[in-house]
Amino acid sequence: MIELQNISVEHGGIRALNSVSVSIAAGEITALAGQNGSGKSTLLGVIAGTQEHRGIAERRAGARIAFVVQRSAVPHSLPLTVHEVVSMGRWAHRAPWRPLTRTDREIVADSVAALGLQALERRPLHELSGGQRQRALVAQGLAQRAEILLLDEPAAALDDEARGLIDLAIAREARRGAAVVHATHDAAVIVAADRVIRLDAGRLVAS
Ligand SMILES: Nc1ncnc2c1ncn2[C@@H]1O[C@H](COP(=O)(O)OP(=O)(O)OP(=O)(O)O)[C@@H](O)[C@H]1O
Repeated sequence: MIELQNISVEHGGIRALNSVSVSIAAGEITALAGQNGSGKSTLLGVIAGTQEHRGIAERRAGARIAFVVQRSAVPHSLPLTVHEVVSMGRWAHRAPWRPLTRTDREIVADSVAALGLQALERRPLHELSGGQRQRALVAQGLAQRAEILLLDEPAAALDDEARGLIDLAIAREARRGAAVVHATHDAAVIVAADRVIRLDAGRLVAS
């Protein structure tokens, strides 16, 4: 699904990625591991197409990407409800200004339920706790039903129940055929993954 060859990235003189080559399969959970600053977020950005880089990054033609960023990357004060945030996940499937179809609404409801957010669905994001907001962002990622699902430490600071819901939802995405790339520090998630990519100071150490 994803093919990276000799990817290098510099952030203002700092080598964040150093000649990383890796291929990532559909239908699998790939854990992206490594210490703080090892280059995980940068690699997700390269795959998502938002990070300038040297080298070749290719993905299967037509594959859509859903990118669940860390909640710190999203303004807390967005005047949107949980329902609206998750519904935004369907926008890529709609022509401009078309209302959501019944299927879209079912997928939104399914994604809200997958993260246990039913009771919070009509609440504005800025009234939620950090962990609840993070769950809403993951639900938005699920609602996209993308071929590639990228997650940047989605379970950081979440309670055990929410972590469990995320793990189940991600496993379901992989069974559906998506290539899931999950940046995480959680040893249990790394052990359970189909594949582990480990970065150390921008270099690939195992894959
Ligand atoms: N916008 C930026 N400007 C300058 N340097 C950056 C920028 N973003 C990242 N870096 C540097 O690039 C390196 C890789 O950072 P990256 O965020 O990819 O690491 P990470 O593995 O995701 O870390 P964490 O586990 O803390 O999320 C680090 O040395 C970091 O300081």
